[in-house]
Amino acid sequence: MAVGVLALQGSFREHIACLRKLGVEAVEVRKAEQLEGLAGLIIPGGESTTMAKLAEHYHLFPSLREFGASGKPIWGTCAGLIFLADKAVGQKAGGQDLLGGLDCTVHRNFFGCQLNSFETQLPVPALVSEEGGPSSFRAVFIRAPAITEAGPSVEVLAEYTLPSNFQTSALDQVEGQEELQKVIVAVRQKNLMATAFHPELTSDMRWHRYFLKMVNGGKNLERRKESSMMGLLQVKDLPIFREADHLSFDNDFDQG
Ligand SMILES: NC(=O)CC[C@H](N)C(=O)O
Repeated sequence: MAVGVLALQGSFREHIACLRKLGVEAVEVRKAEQLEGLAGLIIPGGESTTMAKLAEHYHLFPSLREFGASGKPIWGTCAGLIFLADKAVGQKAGGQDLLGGLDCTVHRNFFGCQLNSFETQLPVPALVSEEGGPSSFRAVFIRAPAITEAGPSVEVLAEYTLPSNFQTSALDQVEGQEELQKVIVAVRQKNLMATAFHPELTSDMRWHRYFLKMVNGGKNLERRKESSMMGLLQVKDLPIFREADHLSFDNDFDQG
């Protein structure tokens, strides 16, 4: 079973490293013909306007749409989430082409600019019910989007509660902004899955396992011992930002 990662721009190497760590054949996808024979596809984070321009340049949109329409699983992280949304707001002048398919509205830079990037312990009950493990996931949000509206066929997998002092110019574009207390940051709709944060930058592999289960027809992958070679490339939890009470962070590193 081979899984592709769209490798035009952004954090595709990190996703490839995660897949290989889980013993899965991972393929960098830059051309339409490289989609052939793949069982699933990850669209990584990066910068969605640039990624869309490159996808346009390499005539990838028709084949990517066909891949999704055939029912094969696609997981978009961050910029990849924007790619999969039916509607995006906060786009650059001239807009950008979207793959679409996810019945939701995403705000491209909901949390603000690069400096407003953050990490948080995100409660992930839906993930825990499938994959077990700790009740929260260390989620890295980098100039992240958020889903502000989702249709009835979209399953919400995780939500982020906005801090009471939360401010962003993005709120001006959100209907009902006064009442907005939380935003959706992980979803699934049939064969499409999306996360607003970057699970490929932390050592907790549960989102990758969840996606691989979708690719594998709902069955858990055989639990192989995670490749020791990948220890060399293993991405540790990145302490981009930690609250003062998390300063003894050595404890929650994956010791494996
Ligand atoms: N980390 C990310 O992928 C950021 C996405 C970015 N907000 C965009 O518009 O593409």
